[in-house]
Amino acid sequence: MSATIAQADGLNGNANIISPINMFYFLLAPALLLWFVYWRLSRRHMLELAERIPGPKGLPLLGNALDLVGSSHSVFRTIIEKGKDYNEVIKIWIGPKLIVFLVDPRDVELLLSSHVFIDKSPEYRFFKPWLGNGLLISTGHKWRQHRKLIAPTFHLNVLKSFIDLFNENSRLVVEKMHKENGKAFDCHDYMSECTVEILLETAMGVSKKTQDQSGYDYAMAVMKMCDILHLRHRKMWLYPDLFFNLTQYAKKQVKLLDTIHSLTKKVIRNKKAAFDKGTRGSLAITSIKTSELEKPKGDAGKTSTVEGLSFGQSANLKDDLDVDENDIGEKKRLAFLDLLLESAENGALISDEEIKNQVDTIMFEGHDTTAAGSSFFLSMMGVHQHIQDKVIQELDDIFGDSDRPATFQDTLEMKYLERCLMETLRMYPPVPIIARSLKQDLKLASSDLIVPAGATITVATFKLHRLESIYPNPDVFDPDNFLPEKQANRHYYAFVPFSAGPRSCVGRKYAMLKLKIILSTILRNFRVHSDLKEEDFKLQADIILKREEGFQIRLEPRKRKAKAL
Ligand code: HEM
Repeated sequence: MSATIAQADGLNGNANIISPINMFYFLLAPALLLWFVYWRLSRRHMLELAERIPGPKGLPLLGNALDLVGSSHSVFRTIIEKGKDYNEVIKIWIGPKLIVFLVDPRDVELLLSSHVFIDKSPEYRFFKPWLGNGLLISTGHKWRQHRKLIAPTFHLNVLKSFIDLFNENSRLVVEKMHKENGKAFDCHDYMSECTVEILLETAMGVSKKTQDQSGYDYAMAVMKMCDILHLRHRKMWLYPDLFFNLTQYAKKQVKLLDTIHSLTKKVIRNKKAAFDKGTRGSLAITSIKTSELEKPKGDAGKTSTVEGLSFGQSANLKDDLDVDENDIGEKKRLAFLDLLLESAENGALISDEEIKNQVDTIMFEGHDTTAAGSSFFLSMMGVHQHIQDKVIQELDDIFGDSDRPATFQDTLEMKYLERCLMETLRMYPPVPIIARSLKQDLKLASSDLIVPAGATITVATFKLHRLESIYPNPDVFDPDNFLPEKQANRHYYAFVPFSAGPRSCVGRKYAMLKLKIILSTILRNFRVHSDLKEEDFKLQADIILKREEGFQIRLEPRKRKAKAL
């Protein structure tokens, strides 16, 4: 009898013993089936709500994943094309992952102004080996605690103390650019280098005088790390660490991070030693003209809402950077790192590792964004000569033929240049998408739709900034979109290049001030030309919006007119 069973079961020898491997396979199938049923049931709520959200059709299982295959520019074009039919909210599926794009300013306000929906989407984990738990990716109590500590270090009075450095580095970049006289070249390389140099000084207090080879290596490593992160976002097969770690990029990343972290650690060590010896902030900026710390004319000295400088967002939007100007005390002369170390010495709850994470975060966030923004601005000047004429006229009215450095007051008078900068950030927002992970359902303001918990929810800044219902002729570069009366009549959340609300960009004021000084210095010395028209630009959006062909411009040294009397 038992022999019969053994034969029937295909087993040799003892008929009642099933080998562990067979048992494993025997149980695996129902276990997988159970897991799949549970997984489907647990997602039922999500699937039901997602079903009602409009979006382009996808394939079974893959969803819209194939739209993300191809060159960076073709992916960008496909997404923009497919999004054309949707003006409020769009859904796509990347395999099992639901991504919802918000486009209506009312919904954008709901998300960005919230203190609940502050968790970053899982894709931000690629930054983790570099930035640890820095401000960009941290969440919850830690983020709140550190944001409170960091926001005041970007106070306007601190920023004014950086103006000499901004000027010095702007003059240097102009000197370097002279060698490109008349030739077409990619201005992003120059903007990138200049931005990292300025950050090394203002964020870490590492001045050119004290900088050795490690400063240069650091700057190069930051730029190359950004390239690897961009690449990883673009190539879906590099998403899992398992595959990424097998590539040459992973090996490169280890080396680059070693260079980056070694310098951050070294600088922190030196500065701490200086603190212990009582020479606080010894590597920090020392050349500050007290005139730069004066309040601009017309400022009653009560708040930092300086008349005439928008700082990159709608006039009535306020965040934690808009605080009392007087509430900064003695801190104004120190670099960002010195201020953090000082806070730690004074009992703030931040460890050395966390300080390193925050400095690395500032170096990343402050670099690529500003380099892209300034490169798009120069491209726009090259394409729109009649607009450039007006900017140049404004600069000549302010500076005449003088070579003097720009003051804070000058930046307040660069009203047309500022409008051009805002229009550049509208049409070419360096951060074209802001993504959050949704931990609870979000009922939209623009419709009855509900975005389910578990989705990645994003603000599609690029699309929002080009809505015809908000910006007539949205694809035309028109700085008058930022005339005060036009801004006053628009939804505040219709322009969010720096995000907005509690997780807005802490570097927003820093970026606007620095950009005005660098760009005005370039246009005081050169006229910019572009051989390509705007419609020839091949846009690519990895993490940062860029031009695939590079930011090709030509420069012509220009004669300045004497200041009008
Ligand atoms: C044109 C230049 C810039 C643009 C367009 C820009 C844009 C943005 C945007 C859209 C965010 C939100 C990102 C998100 O939620 O995923 C952000 C966050 C941030 N930015 Fe900027 N940024 C610029 C320059 C800077 C600079 C110069 C610094 C520092 C020196 C900086 C530091 C940061 C930090 C630390 C965060 C994270 C804030 C938080 O989560 O609390 N940014 N930026």
